[in-house]
Amino acid sequence: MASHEGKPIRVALLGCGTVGTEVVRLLTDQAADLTARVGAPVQVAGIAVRRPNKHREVPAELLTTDAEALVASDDVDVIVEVIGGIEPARTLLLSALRAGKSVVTANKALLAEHSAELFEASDASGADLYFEAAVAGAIPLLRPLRESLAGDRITRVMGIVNGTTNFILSGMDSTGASYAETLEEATRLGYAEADPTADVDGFDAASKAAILASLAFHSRVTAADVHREGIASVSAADIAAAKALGRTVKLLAICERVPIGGADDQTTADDGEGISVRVHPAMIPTSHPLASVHGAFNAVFVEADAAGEMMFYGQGAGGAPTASAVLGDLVAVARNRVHRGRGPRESAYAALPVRPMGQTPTRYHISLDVADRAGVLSQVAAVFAEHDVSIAAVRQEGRVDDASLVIVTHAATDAALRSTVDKIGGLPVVREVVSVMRVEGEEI
Ligand SMILES: NC(=O)c1ccc[n+]([C@@H]2O[C@H](COP(=O)([O-])OP(=O)(O)OC[C@H]3O[C@@H](n4cnc5c(N)ncnc54)[C@H](O)[C@@H]3O)[C@@H](O)[C@H]2O)c1
Ligand SMILES: N[C@@H](CCO)C(=O)O
Ligand code: NA
Repeated sequence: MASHEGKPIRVALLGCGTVGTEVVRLLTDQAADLTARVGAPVQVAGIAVRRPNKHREVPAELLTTDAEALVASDDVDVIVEVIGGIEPARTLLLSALRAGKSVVTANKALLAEHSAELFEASDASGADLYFEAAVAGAIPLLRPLRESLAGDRITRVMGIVNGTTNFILSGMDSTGASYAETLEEATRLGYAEADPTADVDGFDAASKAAILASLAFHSRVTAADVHREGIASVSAADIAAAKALGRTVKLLAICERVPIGGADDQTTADDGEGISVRVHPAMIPTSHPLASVHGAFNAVFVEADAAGEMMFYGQGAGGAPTASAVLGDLVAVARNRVHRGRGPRESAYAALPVRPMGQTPTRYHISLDVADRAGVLSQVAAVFAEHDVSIAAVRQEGRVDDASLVIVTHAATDAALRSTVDKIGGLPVVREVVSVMRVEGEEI
């Protein structure tokens, strides 16, 4: 790679939507500071867009609809990709990396599916691949995992990594606003993905969980490996049930080391260790730090052997916060070009297996509508015992002709908990299974 001392770093921007517009604004507003920090001017060589006639606050002469030609241009050193989705982003970034051009991307969907081939291309040419904006927006999280904590052993990463769903859950919890209203507002504010089902159904959080698990555990984890449940099934009854117990509902991404073994465990690994990577709604105590993370804010806990517990908190979505992370990466790759450095490569040597959700230990909160007569509790308790699931707490509220029964379990495998709930739902004394939610963030 040629040294760039003093020579401008020429940037091709792919996509000029919510994030891209803010990237251009920051590059323009902070041009002098960026030059000083990088050691060379950072200039926009061109901006690939789909609709060139759309009104934008960017110089019209930089716009092109030919992203491929822009990427291939000899006048370009660095590619910033903020188009989103798999294609054409994948093909464009692969050809950029193969040609030795550094890449900065905010595209978690692409990284969670194709990071292996992107890293391969980056290794072949020695070009940098940075993606801080892809997870938890503005929050510096991937750099700490890839660099600052590279000497430690991370055991768990857990947090709120989707701003749109957190915004919706916060609205439902505090003002009782409807699901549809809050989703519309999140889209208007630029938090939601182009297709908001990616947020609501947990795909966006699952992509981020795959990226976090890959970095934290030095293993290749793709979105398909992640157990995923979105918030579409979270009802007002779930939120009320949580409130009644001093808890709140959050969509969590959880990546943790788990032991592998046991008679029914099909997964094998030489060192008896695997990982669990999951995204699902969960009840957490209102006293838990994650409970006070509202709106489009994200927060992620990281636990490591030597460092202990750390929490990363900040704006996880929105044009300007995301552009901040993109610019940070752009400065890093530009510095590397100027000073002939290289950022971290893929680290997947540990190759830990991902354990199926059914074998993952978790805890359930179950709320039942039951007939208020003698013996109901013992019938329900017998089903728990049958599945080897132990009960941590029971709360019963009688009414005239029926009653509500709330049960919080100790940890058991997700499969055992699921079959317990199925069997209980079939008992004649149970009128309705009102709410089933996993419980996180407390030890019992
Ligand atoms: N908005 C956020 O809060 C946020 C936060 C973190 C990461 N991201 C990620 O950043 C990326 C961009 O998100 P966004 O919110 O800016 O999306 P957006 O939909 O606002 O912008 C994407 C732009 O790319 C354009 N585009 C599509 N195909 C193109 C092509 N072939 N060539 C050129 N342009 C093309 C679209 O017309 C659109 O203007 C996505 O990967 C997203 O997941 C977004
Ligand atoms: N749609 C994403 C954008 C940030 O990655 C979210 O709501 O968190
Ligand atoms: Na980030």
